[in-house]
Amino acid sequence: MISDTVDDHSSSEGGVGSDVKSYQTIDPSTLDVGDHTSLILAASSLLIIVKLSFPTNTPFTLCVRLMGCGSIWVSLTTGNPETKASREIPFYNVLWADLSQAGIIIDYAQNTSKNSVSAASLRYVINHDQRPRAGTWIARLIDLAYGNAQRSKRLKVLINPFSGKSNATNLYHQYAEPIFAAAHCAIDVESTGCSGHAAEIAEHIDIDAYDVIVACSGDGLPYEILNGLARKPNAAVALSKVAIAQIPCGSGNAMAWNLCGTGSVSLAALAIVKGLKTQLDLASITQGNLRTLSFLSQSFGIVAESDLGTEDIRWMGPARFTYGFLVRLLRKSVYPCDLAFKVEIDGKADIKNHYLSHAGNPPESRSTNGAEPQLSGLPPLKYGTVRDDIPQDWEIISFDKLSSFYAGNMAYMSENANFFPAALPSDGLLDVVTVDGTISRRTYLSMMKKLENETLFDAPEFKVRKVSGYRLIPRDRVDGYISIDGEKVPFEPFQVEVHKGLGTVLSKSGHLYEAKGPI
Ligand SMILES: Nc1ncnc2c1ncn2[C@@H]1O[C@H](COP(=O)(O)OP(=O)(O)OP(=O)(O)O)[C@@H](O)[C@H]1O
Repeated sequence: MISDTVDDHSSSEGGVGSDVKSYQTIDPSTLDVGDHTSLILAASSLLIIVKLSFPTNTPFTLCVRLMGCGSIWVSLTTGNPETKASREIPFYNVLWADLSQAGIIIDYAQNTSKNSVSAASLRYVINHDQRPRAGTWIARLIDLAYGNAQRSKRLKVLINPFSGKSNATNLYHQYAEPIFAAAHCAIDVESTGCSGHAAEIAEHIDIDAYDVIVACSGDGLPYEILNGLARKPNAAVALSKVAIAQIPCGSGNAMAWNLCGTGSVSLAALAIVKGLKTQLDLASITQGNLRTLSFLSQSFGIVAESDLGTEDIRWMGPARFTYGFLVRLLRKSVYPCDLAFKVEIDGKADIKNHYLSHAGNPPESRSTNGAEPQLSGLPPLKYGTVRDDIPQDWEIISFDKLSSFYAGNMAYMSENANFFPAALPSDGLLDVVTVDGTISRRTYLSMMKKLENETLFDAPEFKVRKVSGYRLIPRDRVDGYISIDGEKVPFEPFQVEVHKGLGTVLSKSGHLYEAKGPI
């Protein structure tokens, strides 16, 4: 029987009892463990084949008791004298593998539902004759599990205990940390004590001691971390060396949706473990005498008002945004302003072509121009600040009846809101959308529907430009809302300049967001 499977800290993973398919194997692909089990490195997954011998050809179901804990049910339907049960673990889910005196241990992220994984492990006795091969086989498994992703990342984890429903601490410890630990990450956890604390930690962090700063929060903490790193004397080096990642624990978790394709804590933890270092454009915002960095978006008009102007009805949850939006729509509110753009790509066909050519290319590697500078702050501003004259070659448009101005560096602005499908992590451009306030309410509502269906990009009322810089000057109002990455900033003119690939994040693809493109 298969008692040589000494321990399995899991319930059944998809594939137990299923027919054995034919797999293209990779050499040296197979490791025999015990008398009856083979571990096979298949094309994209680890395949576990258990061979069972039975005297009769009667179909039946067998409960296999595993030493240590648990058992698995194996349905044997063929009734052949020798039957095989297979189990398949995608390499993406494999976290680690080790050889010990007792045998081989494989740690993996077991699918517990469509939206969650939990750390589990498999243990097998290694046959004496297989021991010399086992080390090489394990090294091969880890290579396949990680590909180009860095292994054993050193994580500085920052938890905002008041994020979202104030349960970020529990969410992290229950669903993320076990995945990080099983993947042999080095973990250093700290909770933020007040607003601004994460920026302070990032400003003083030793950039040689950590690979990633992980924010267990909404999008507010990554924004603080980014601006903390930007205050370092060697800001450019820090921003390229240390990646910023998010475990989604807040009310808005756009970073995780864009880079990990999920709002699930455990799946985001797995995506961070397997994440590829990815360059991210960052935008300098100058307003008054201040210069800050933005990674996500800037908004003015109905979107900013519906978000920041509804803080008093936070109890409504995400519905507060829709409520705020509809109230302003009924009032037919408009937001006059002057805009100046450095337009790089205009027209939807050209924007789509630009997206497709980037999507088809492999990830770019960061150019270091020879020796890496050890002390270089933020890059100089080639377009100057909001206090300088508008550059000569910028297009200036005066909007008397603007409804919405929205500039996006990422595709999703929140779950299911793929507002900027053509956004790319490091094309050096922001996608800027303007919507005129003279369109009918019915058209506006149909645009909301199109946002849900991911067809908004092609709506004629949805004007899109790709720009490398712009200035926005609010008009005819003394007060209102301007949002930078979801944070309220003064109701004053501001100028934006994109820095190509200045920041670093972890993504699944290495060069694209986890959103449907503008096709
Ligand atoms: N200990 C703390 N006490 C109070 N505020 C904090 C603390 N730690 C961080 N903050 C602040 O909370 C703000 C929101 O944080 P977070 O990123 O977790 O988003 P959130 O709670 O989900 O809210 P939202 O996504 O709606 O912005 C941040 O701007 C940060 O400055």
